[in-house]
Amino acid sequence: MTSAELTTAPAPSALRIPGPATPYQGDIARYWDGEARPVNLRLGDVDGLYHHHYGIGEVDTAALGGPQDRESENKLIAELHRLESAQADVLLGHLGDIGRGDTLVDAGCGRGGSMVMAHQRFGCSVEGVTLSAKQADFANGRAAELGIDDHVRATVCNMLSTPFATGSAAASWNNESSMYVDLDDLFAEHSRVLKVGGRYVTITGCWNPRYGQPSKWVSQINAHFECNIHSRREYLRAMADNRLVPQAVIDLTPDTLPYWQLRATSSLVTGIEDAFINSYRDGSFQYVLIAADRV
Ligand SMILES: C[S@@+](CC[C@H](N)C(=O)[O-])C[C@H]1O[C@@H](n2cnc3c(N)ncnc32)[C@H](O)[C@@H]1O
Ligand SMILES: CC(C)=CCC/C(C)=C/COP(=O)(O)OP(=O)(O)O
Ligand SMILES: [Mg+2]
Repeated sequence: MTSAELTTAPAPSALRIPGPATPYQGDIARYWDGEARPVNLRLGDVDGLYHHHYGIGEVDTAALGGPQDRESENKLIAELHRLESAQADVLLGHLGDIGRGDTLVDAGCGRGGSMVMAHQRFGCSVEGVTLSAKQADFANGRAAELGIDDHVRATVCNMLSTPFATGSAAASWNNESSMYVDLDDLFAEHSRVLKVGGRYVTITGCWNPRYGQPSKWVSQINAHFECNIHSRREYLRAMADNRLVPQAVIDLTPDTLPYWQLRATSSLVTGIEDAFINSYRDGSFQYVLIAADRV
C-alpha cells in the first residue's frame, strides 16, 4: 500500500457507503465537512459531548458570572452547553424502554454527542449516519477515546438509504436533521429499519401552518443552513403515510427561547439568533418534539 493509500484508507470502524445521492447532498456534505464554528466546538469542549442542535430549559442565572467575573464567558458557554445536552436528554427520554442488547439509529448524527449520551443512558448500541466524512471521523474518534467504539459508530451514508437491516432498530431519531430531506422518503426509511412497536422521535424546527406560508425569518434560516424547513402538517401527514403513529407532539418553542436569548448575549453569536427569536415570537416557526410508534 502506498502512503497516499494509507492516508485515505478508512478507519476500521468507519463503514463507508460511497457518494452522495444528489448534488444537493454533495453540497450538504461539504457544508458539514467545513463547519468549525466556535459556538459548537467550544461548547463541546466543556465535557466532550459535541452537539449540532439547540438548547431547552430555564437558564440557571446563578451559574452565570457577573460583569466583573473573569470566568463569565466560560460560564455562559457551559450554560448554553448544559441546555443543549438537556435537549438531547428530552429526546432520549421519549425513546421508550431500551435494553442493553438493542440497537438505535441516529439519522443525521453530526459529531455524535447524542449517540454517546444514548449509549451512556441505555448501554445499547447506536448506529449514526451523516453525509460528512469529517463528522463521522470526529464521532468515531470520540467513541474510541471513550472506549465505547464497540457500541457507538458513525457511518458516512444517506439517511434515506441506510445499510441497516429491516426491522433491526428498537428506536430511531432525527435531532435537527430532517430539514435536509424529503419527509416521505425519510419516514419510509425509518419505518423500514424500525421493528414493529419501535419508537421514532424527532426534534425539529417547523413552520406553522397557522401563519400561512414560511415567514421571512424561516427563509433566512433556510438560506443560512442550506436547508428546507418543512411545515408541522407535512411531518404529521408523512408519518401517517408511513406507519408512524404520533404518541406525543410537544411544542418546545417556549422552552427554547431562553437558550436563544442567552446565546444572543454571548461573544459566540453567528448572526442567525434574531431570525430564531423573531420567528418563535411571531408564531411563524415552532420548535417541536414528535414521538411516534411504528405500527
Ligand atoms: C444540524 S446537524 C444535527 C446533528 C445531530 N443530530 C446533533 O443533534 O448534533 C444536521 C446533520 O444532518 C446530516 N444530514 C443532512 N442530510 C443528510 C442525509 N441525507 N443523510 C445523512 N445525514 C444527513 C448532516 O450531515 C448533519 O450531520
Ligand atoms: C431548528 C433548525 C431549523 C435547525 C437547522 C439545522 C441546524 C443547522 C441545527 C444546528 O446546527 P449547529 O449547532 O451547527 O448550528 P449553530 O452553529 O447555529 O449552533
Ligand atoms: Mg450549535
